[in-house]
Amino acid sequence: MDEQEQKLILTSVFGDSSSETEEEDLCNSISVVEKNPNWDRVKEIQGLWLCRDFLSPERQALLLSSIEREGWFTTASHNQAMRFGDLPEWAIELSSFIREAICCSDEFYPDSCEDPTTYQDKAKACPLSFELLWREPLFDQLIVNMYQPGEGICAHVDLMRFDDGIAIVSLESACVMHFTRVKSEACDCEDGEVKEEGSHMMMVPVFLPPGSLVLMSGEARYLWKHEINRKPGFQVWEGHEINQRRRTSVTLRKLCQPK
Ligand SMILES: O=C(O)CCC(=O)C(=O)O
Ligand SMILES: [Fe+2]
Repeated sequence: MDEQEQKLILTSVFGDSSSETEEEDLCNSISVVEKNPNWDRVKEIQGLWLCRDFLSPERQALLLSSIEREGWFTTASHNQAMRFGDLPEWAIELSSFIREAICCSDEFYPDSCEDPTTYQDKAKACPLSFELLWREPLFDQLIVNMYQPGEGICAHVDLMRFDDGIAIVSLESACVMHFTRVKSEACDCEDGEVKEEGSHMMMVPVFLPPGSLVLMSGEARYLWKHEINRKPGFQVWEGHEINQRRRTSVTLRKLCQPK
């Protein structure tokens, strides 16, 4: 993307900035596409991908101010907002960044000069299938959650009314999201550990730093529950308890087409 295009995108999302310098600063900070973001496949779970450096700190701050400007969270009792259909401009922009972060990664979309076999091999390992990535719109449902320290979300599989291919962008506090495989005979035990008859069920912790993007499709979306338990003792990463602050997340999904 050249500088002119970057400026156009910024102007369309954030309006005209007051000074040239401010605009230049923003242009320099919009580097999602150029930096060739790093994608990690969570090897234990088919269809689960993490892009840790999806949004730069500047872009995280801009996204948070766009959310705050919506005025959804004015009282302490309001900690979740949902939108269906026409999404706010900043959420549409975020959706296109998600597309770009995949398409502009050399890992998944090789140069056209490469032979078709290489292309197919790489496409197979892509964070979203071609079909999901290019559906229109990519997302038409939005949830913004604002969690105070100690608050999280219990283990669940997202409702079947939503299509495959779900994105979660994390802002502010880092957290650990735990994934457990759905098994009909599994019981959710009180100590927070999910066990299967006779054996310990696998729980996969995934660290979500601010600015990261999680993509779930296929097994990750349908066969694994995800949860964020921010009660004391559960948010431990590399032996250290994470210092909890407010955490904001943006979840983007697509409603299934009525049959
Ligand atoms: O807040 C998050 O990171 C996850 C939200 C979520 O899983 C949901 O709203 O279904
Ligand atoms: Fe969810």
